[in-house]
Amino acid sequence: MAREFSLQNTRNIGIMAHIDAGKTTTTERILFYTGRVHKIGEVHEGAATMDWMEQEQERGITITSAATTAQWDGHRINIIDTPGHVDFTVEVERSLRVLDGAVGVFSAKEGVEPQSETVWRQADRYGVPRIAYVNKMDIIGADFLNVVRDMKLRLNANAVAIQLPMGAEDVFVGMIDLIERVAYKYKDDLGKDPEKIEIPAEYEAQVEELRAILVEKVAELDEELTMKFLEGEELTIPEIKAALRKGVCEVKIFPVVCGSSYRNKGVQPMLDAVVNFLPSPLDVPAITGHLDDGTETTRESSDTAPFAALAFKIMTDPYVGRLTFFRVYSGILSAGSYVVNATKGKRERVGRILQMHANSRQEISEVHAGDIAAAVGLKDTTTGDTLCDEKNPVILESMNFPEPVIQLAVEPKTKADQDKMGIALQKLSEEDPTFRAHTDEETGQTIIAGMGELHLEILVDRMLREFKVETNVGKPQVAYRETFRVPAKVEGKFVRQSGGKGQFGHCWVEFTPLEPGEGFIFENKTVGGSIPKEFIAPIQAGIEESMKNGVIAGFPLVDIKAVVVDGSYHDVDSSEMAFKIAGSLALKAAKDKCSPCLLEPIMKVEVTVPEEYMGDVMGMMSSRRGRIEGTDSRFGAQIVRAKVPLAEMFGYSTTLRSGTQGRGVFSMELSHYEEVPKSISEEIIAKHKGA
Ligand SMILES: Nc1nc2c(ncn2[C@@H]2O[C@H](COP(=O)(O)OP(=O)(O)OP(=O)(O)O)[C@@H](O)[C@H]2O)c(=O)[nH]1
Repeated sequence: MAREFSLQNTRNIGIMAHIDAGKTTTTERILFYTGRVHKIGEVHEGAATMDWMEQEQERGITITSAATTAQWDGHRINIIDTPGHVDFTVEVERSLRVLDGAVGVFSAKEGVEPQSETVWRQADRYGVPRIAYVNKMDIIGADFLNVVRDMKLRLNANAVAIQLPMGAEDVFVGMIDLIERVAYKYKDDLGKDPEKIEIPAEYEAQVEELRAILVEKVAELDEELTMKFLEGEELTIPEIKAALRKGVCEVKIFPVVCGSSYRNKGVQPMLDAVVNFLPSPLDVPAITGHLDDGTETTRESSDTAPFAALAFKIMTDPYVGRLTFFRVYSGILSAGSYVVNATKGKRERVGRILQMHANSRQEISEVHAGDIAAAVGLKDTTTGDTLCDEKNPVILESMNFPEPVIQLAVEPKTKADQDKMGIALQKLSEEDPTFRAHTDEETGQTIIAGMGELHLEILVDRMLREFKVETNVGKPQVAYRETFRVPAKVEGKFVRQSGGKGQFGHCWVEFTPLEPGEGFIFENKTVGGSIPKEFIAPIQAGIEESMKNGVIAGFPLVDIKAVVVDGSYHDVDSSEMAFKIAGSLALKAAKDKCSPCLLEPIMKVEVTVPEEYMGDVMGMMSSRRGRIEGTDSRFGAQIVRAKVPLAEMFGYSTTLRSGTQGRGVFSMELSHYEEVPKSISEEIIAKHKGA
């Protein structure tokens, strides 16, 4: 089957925004104008097409990325809806990983809000080319050029206006294309195409002024154009467009457009900008990966190269079962064929391939390089895995998932719920790598862990709705960690030599603290066969298993190095199991020698409040063990930036709301882990032991 759209005419884009900037409304309008949806769904009526999960409609926020396909001006645009809440930052990250470009949506009034900054920085990290769409031009206080300025100031972004709005607030009627020098005027709010008119006289001077800035910025992107510009020659429209496109693809410049999605204005010109300036899969660097033997390699974006794709999302669909969303980087995949999951070393059969539209799906027989689709039938594939041609295996560069910071105990209401809960937890954690579930060794409770209160609340809700599991939920608690402070050499010895076959495992292990975030390193430095080779891996397994439950309060132990330096064995009685227990005993013995301590997540918090509440907010922060890092003022509001332990942030939204008459907002994300102060740590240990 031939490609429907060439690689050049393919765009994989994300729509990223701060919560409430209008991402869902904008995506809705895109789907409407690209002909996929015939009735515009309104977010506030709870009928938005992208927000198809029940509780998303109720909450009015977009939780899960849904990939959807649209067509515009002879191009295929695959859109990944990314969530705006920081609790779902992993959704943002995984989407950014598979996209070639993005549209950053900003509110014309609020400009760059704390969370738009977070997503923008994530996109910076992944080198994602972007255009910016300044939405809500119809609301009171809308100021397009102010947002462009804000982007430069707060995001340090080389932002450039390529449009100028005509009017603002309730007299916002359209926009002027600064490159083409043409205006788009909308007759009403009803979703019709705009009329192309000449620039109204009152805008002419400002258009020329802004166009001069644009041309200068574009000229800077290209040596030849710089010369031409300096010699006073006029740059042609095709020259400007080509240089701007190149600059965007190289993440050097960010064109800014405007509109009001809600009032059906500006979406078509924004789609033109997507097609004109955002990269096709051919315009971004080829994806890197490595072969079986570890050699680095790249996969070019082409149908004729061997098949390679990255699974970026697993979803359980009530009708078709397990859906694996994947982005094809190279080659072609046909329905019914076999692929290898190179990450897991497993062969998988691709049953059906589906292309997702906002409210329907289409079965397709094959999917080509540069495209996004969903597969039915993959059993072992999870998020981040590489799927590839059996004869040409490769592991593509994957993504990083943050560790959970918050946890709570869940208890099934009835015996029947108990069995279903196990299945539900397994499925949910397969879908979401930042969601974990485990059983606490000491209390026997089931503990679920995730990225924030809202994250866990939604997962508990999904257990009920999708899996019909009723649970009692404990209070959210901080997911502490444990680590060692000093190095020590300890002994782990397991001997059973009374009656029957004996057991003998014995090792000396040197434990050393590592830097935060370094995880776990294991080495074998035994000499002269003091421990036979086959017993080394079991020692490691024993240590790692015990690390999961820590040594002081049942929290996972992290950032340590374990080196096996010596030990002994018994010709008959030694077994893998005995050495595994010896490893675990060594770790337990380290408790007395390595000075273990508790680590707590410290959050980066930003609170925005009207001036008069500044003092109260600073006070609240200090009483919560917070460190104020700075303050700013923006759009007449004050912003307080602080680092605060997560443990002190529970219930903060309520406190802030009541303390500021509902006028304060805050955002937070993980900054780092830090040692818990002694007095508090003693309390936590005592509480946990007593539980
Ligand atoms: N006046 C006005 N309101 C808008 C516009 N765009 C969106 N809204 C409203 O702003 C609110 C938030 O819009 P959404 O589209 O849900 O925003 P979002 O960024 O997708 O939010 P999340 O899905 O929660 O992350 C809704 O009530 C919209 O109706 C606009 O252009 N003008």
